[in-house]
Amino acid sequence: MRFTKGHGTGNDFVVVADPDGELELTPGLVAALCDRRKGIGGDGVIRVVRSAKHPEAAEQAAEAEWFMDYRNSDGSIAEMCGNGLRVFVRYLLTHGLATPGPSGLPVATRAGVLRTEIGDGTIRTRLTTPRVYAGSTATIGALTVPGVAVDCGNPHLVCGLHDGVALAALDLTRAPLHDLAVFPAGVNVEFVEPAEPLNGLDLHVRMRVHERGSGETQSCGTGALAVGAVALRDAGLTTGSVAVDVLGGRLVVTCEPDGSWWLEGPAVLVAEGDVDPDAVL
Ligand SMILES: N[C@@H](CCC[C@H](N)C(=O)O)C(=O)O
Repeated sequence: MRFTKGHGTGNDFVVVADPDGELELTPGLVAALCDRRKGIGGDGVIRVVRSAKHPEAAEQAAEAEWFMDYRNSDGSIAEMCGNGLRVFVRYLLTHGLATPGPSGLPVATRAGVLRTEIGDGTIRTRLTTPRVYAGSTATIGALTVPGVAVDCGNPHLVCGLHDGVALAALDLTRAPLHDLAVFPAGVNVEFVEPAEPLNGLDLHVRMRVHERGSGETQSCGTGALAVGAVALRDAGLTTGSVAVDVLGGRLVVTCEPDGSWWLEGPAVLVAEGDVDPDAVL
């Protein structure tokens, strides 16, 4: 099986091309590919499939030729991956599988067809409008942090840190406990603290994330979107740009005057090779 390894701000993926939707991508195979000692290693697997050839995307085929089939490293299916979307586009461009049109390159996802624009080194993606909908909490050991639930196509809980609790001190080796009534399908949990002002950007924050199905990762694009939405709301802004620093770099979330939400960041392909599925399983 041919694979490509790529990342966006350290959120890393094993990319597998399956244009005709013939690959049996079982949860076991995904977990084995993502295993950092016995497999290739990654926070998730991205399968590149023609929309017309995937039962979940056939209706999107007229709008977007390619479907991003995203899986977390534990083998579970996720609706969306913001960093993965940029890596997906980088893969299509590098392998000559798509050419951007005047309005960019549309990609089919489980969260709908999403627009992407290619810049110099970075890729800008128009994501689902984040919906801030409920208060909730996350608990790490004896620490319970209030937060707010945000739907970005996938579920998020954004927790602002106060009372002298430092972001760097959090132990995210295990999943923070969350309210199952609010998040019956699990949740990605972001912890946030303010950062020093930056020229040209309205707000600047730092975040760490524990991802559903993958554990703590260096970055989460939809998590940054959720964090940006809450930061703008809390600042009383309806439009603007938020720099979100993650362990693996910086993402920029923007809400434009027309109400569209954008995420910009790097997307890098670092290696290609062949893997024997029987050997990793
Ligand atoms: N890292 C991704 C999100 C991947 C899916 C997530 N773990 C979930 O289960 O919802 C991103 O960059 O958005």
